[in-house]
Amino acid sequence: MLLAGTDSSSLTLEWAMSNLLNHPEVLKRARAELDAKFGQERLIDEPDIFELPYLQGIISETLRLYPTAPLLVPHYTSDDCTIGGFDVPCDTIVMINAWAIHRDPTLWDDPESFKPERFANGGEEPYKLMPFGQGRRACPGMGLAQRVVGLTLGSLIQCFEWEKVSEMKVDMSEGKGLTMPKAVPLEAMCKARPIVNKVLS
Ligand code: HEM
Repeated sequence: MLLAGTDSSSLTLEWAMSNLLNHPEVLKRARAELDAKFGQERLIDEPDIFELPYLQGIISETLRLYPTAPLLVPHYTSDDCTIGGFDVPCDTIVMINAWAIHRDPTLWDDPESFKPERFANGGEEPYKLMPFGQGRRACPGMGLAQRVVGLTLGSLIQCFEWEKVSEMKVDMSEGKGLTMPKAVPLEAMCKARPIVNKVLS
């Protein structure tokens, strides 16, 4: 449970921050959403993240392009069944390539681009996005993960200005692992925003 819950959430945060550094206009818009809703008077808290649709879009778009369990986990058919037109006999191991489904050009418009706004106003059918799997064996930690990632990412944006360490784009290559890490760990620079002094004084 600890293994399933820690790496997946922390890697999702690392992918999300990397995306934000490569797309400063998205970072700016996320900060503007936070400042408009909650100002620089108090830190955001867990219930607040559900009032931040653009931040939620950033997390969904990160999980679409960089699902930390790209092949979900192996499933096993308990009966003969048909999946996508293919007859699959009982007792077969079935792998689901969520990574490929999330980048399928027949399902997504401009699939390789990072566009959090695609999720605005219920903009995408929920069945296409499956970073937590689907159905009875879907991730039981989904609600917790959404809160942990949302609150942490929101707090990082609310409290700090973020910059890349060089002019070059953050390397988005995927590494090997049980959960999908970045090949090159993220390095970034940050500067405290006024709210940090306020809440610490
Ligand atoms: C961003 C964070 C996370 C992602 C992307 C993620 C993704 C997944 C995926 C894809 C599965 C397999 C679903 C399937 O079989 O189709 C899974 C299973 C599981 N996850 Fe997560 N997970 C995350 C966070 C968590 C957290 C925070 C916990 C618990 C504290 C957790 C606990 C579990 C457990 C126990 C299973 C196995 C469920 C079963 O086999 O019935 N996960 N997760």
